Amino acid sequence: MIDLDRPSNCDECKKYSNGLCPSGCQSYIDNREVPYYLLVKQSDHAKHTVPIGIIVTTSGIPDAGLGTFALKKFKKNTFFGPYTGVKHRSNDRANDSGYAWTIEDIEGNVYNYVDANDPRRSNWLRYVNCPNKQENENLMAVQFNGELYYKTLRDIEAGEELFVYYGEEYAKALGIKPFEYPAESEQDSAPIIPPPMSISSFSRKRSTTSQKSYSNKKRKTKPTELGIREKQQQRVY
Ligand SMILES: C[S@@+](CC[C@H](N)C(=O)[O-])C[C@H]1O[C@@H](n2cnc3c(N)ncnc32)[C@H](O)[C@@H]1O
Repeated sequence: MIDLDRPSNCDECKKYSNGLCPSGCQSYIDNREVPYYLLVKQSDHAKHTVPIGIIVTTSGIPDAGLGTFALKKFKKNTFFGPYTGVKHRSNDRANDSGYAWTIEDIEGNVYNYVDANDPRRSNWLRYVNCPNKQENENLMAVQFNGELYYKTLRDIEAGEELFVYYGEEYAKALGIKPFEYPAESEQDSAPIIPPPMSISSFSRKRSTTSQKSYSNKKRKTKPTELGIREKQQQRVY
């Protein structure tokens, strides 16, 4: 379960709380638990963790492999996760993965990677693709208590593919023009409360590329919600 013991302010109503917004602006959808030993094919573990209302199937992006789609409406500010995988400190391994996010401390220093390369040891969030266009972005990676979650940036309708921006360098490697985000306004960047959590960044690697490290800090972050600071997207190849 999500650990909501870090106080922060809701980005919608600005109410201060120790977890999900007390006014109900935010909601959380847990991963489905799958007893590993029950699976006929253990390599399918990640696919079996898909929660109700989501399906993993062929992406709408040609040649992108699998993707994730909403089977029902999900409201803005819904949190999915956590993103599971093997945690390690090896930049090289993360570089090789294609499925690793960085976990960072409050200073923005990477102290861990959560690497979903192995579907037997990860979950459905590994199948979320990167949008080709900014207008298709509907999820954002955020870190809370050292774990990674995906937050809906707007209402997502049934039938829509879920997309999370992988960050500038990963996007470039995929042939996607890097997205641009407005600078934080003074109001947005005003400290509502002391930062309760570390920031983290997604680090992923595209398996088809040669080993190369990308570090993208361009995405402007907003202050906290849920005790979560939005991740500066970063993936490592
Ligand atoms: C984290 S995986 C996403 C799940 C992947 N589609 C799968 O089937 O396992 C990232 C990989 O998906 C593919 N991918 C994701 N977004 C893409 C995009 N916009 N265009 C092309 N390929 C994409 C690339 O191969 C990328 O390295």
